[in-house]
Amino acid sequence: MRDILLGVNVDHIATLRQARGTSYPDPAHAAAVAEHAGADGITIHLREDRRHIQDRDVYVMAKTIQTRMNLEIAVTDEMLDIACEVKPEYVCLVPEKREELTTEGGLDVAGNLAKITAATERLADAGIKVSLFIDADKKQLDAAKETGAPYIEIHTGAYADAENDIEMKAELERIREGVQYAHGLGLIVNAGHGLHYHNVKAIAEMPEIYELNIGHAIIARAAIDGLEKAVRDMKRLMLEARQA
Ligand SMILES: CC(=O)[C@@H](O)[C@H](O)COP(=O)(O)O
Ligand SMILES: NCC(=O)COP(=O)(O)O
Repeated sequence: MRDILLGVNVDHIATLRQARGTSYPDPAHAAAVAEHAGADGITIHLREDRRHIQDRDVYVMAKTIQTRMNLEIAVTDEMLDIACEVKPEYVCLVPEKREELTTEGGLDVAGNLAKITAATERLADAGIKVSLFIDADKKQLDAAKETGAPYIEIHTGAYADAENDIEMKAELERIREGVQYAHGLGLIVNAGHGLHYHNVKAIAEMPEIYELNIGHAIIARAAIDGLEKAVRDMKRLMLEARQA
């Protein structure tokens, strides 16, 4: 069975920097450390409100990342223009609400099919691999396939935020069914949001999953153990789950 890949999201290195408006810590530096520790890719979310990752970070990391950049953006002309100028290897289209604390639901691809298909085609024409951040919902999975995007990222937030074991097991089953269904459609299936050291294995063991994008939990652990160890520990848990 093939190994599962880890995309490390360094947004919250930038959150620490923005808290004081200093020049440190630099997410570009964190990305280099994460790659040295075994990250297979670096994910950054350039939000419209620039609460953490700044435009400067995107342009700098486009030059410094040695693995590959997965740039998360909302489906707006401003963000699509930046993506087509920077040309990261991957763009993941995500929903955004300015008032949200973090990404809440998945993209409503079914309800915005023409708009998301047009954005997907524009990015693909720029040589970018497109992923759609969606819930494990068959209507959304079918719509994602229809857009022509080769990748999806299943939103694991409801699983991560489950309030009890019954709810967690139900969310896990919903994700498992969605992952299998999407794989059956020929989509390359990633997953992410809210994954941490105690809930990642149940997701990582799903053989159809290509990559997990994990940020907040790794950066939080890095504050205690250091980033290199935080990344290595997460990668080890994922590989143990896949080889079990
Ligand atoms: C799309 C996603 O799940 C992550 O990129 C998440 O958005 C991290 O950024 P925030 O913590 O700012 O939501
Ligand atoms: N798309 C998920 C991601 O990049 C990281 O999300 P999180 O681990 O910070 O919740």
